[in-house]
Amino acid sequence: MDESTAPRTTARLPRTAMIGVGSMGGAILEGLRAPDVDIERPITVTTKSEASAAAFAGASDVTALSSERDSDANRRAVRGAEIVVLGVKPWMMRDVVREIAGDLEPGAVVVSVAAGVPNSAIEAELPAGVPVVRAMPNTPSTIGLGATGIAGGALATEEHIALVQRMFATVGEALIVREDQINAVAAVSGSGPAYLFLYAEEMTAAAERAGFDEDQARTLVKQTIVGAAQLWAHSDESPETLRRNVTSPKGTTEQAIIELQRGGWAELFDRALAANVRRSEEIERGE
Ligand SMILES: NC(=O)C1=CN([C@@H]2O[C@H](COP(=O)(O)OP(=O)(O)OC[C@H]3O[C@@H](n4cnc5c(N)ncnc54)[C@H](O)[C@@H]3O)[C@@H](O)[C@H]2O)C=CC1
Ligand SMILES: O=C(O)[C@@H]1CCC=N1
Repeated sequence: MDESTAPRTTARLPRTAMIGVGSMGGAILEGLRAPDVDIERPITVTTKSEASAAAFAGASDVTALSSERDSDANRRAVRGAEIVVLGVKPWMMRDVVREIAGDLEPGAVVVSVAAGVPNSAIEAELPAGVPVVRAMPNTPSTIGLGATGIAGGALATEEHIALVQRMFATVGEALIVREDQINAVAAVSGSGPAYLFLYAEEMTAAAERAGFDEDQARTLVKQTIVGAAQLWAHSDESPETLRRNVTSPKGTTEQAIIELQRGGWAELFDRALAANVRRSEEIERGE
């Protein structure tokens, strides 16, 4: 953990509203619902469909309102909340911000997780003085193992940023970055789980082609990925050292690594990350 990451904290997080709890908002919500997270409960969330809101029926820690059923759901949800997390698609963000602008609690901090939506675009839709913070999380937040980059807007004080960092630190690692780094955070860790799952898909398919049935292939690949990730998590060694530990000189791994490196991973990753950042920039331009 470097200096820009916050330690897990015991201070209670204030009343929070979440507008949009799909893949990402839902992952953050699940992380925040963990029994060891000290947050004002219930957390108020809004969903578009009534069916999604109904999934929270009977939960004492979450109040869910559906915008389909109640056109005032988002406005009602943010009343009284000190943190308002916006988890809708980038192209819906401005409309949602306009919708809730008049109902925000004085002093509330607005947090957007949207790719390609600058703090300034959100600030422009809000009454003067409302602080905005961007966060770029990832889906492992659902099990408290997220990685989030956080950047404050023009009106966000150190305290606002620290509060948001504290919230995301309860669901994983939370780093403060410059806003001009958020697109790169999205490219590395925001989208990163998808790259690893693609690896899992391809490795499983290759294992099946090598003669294993589906179950065997999945077990071998999943346990290898989870085991290797845990080994790294529990080790002070670099990935390079951990790789070398597997790679006996003149052994079998060495041959596979040579083949893999022929694929030009350095350039491939540069291209993938650049394409990701480019897409954030396109979203920013409304494309
Ligand atoms: N999926 C991911 O891994 C990550 C997503 N993000 C960002 O998170 C945001 C959401 O993305 P996903 O969760 O993937 O999309 P999603 O489509 O799964 O979730 C969006 C949610 O917003 C809800 N919604 C739509 N209109 C609404 C309204 N008017 N009021 C209340 N709720 C409404 C939908 O019902 C849906 O559940 C995007 O801006 C994306 O850039 C950021 C980092 C990672
Ligand atoms: O694919 C997307 O646009 C979002 C942003 C980062 C991860 N998922």
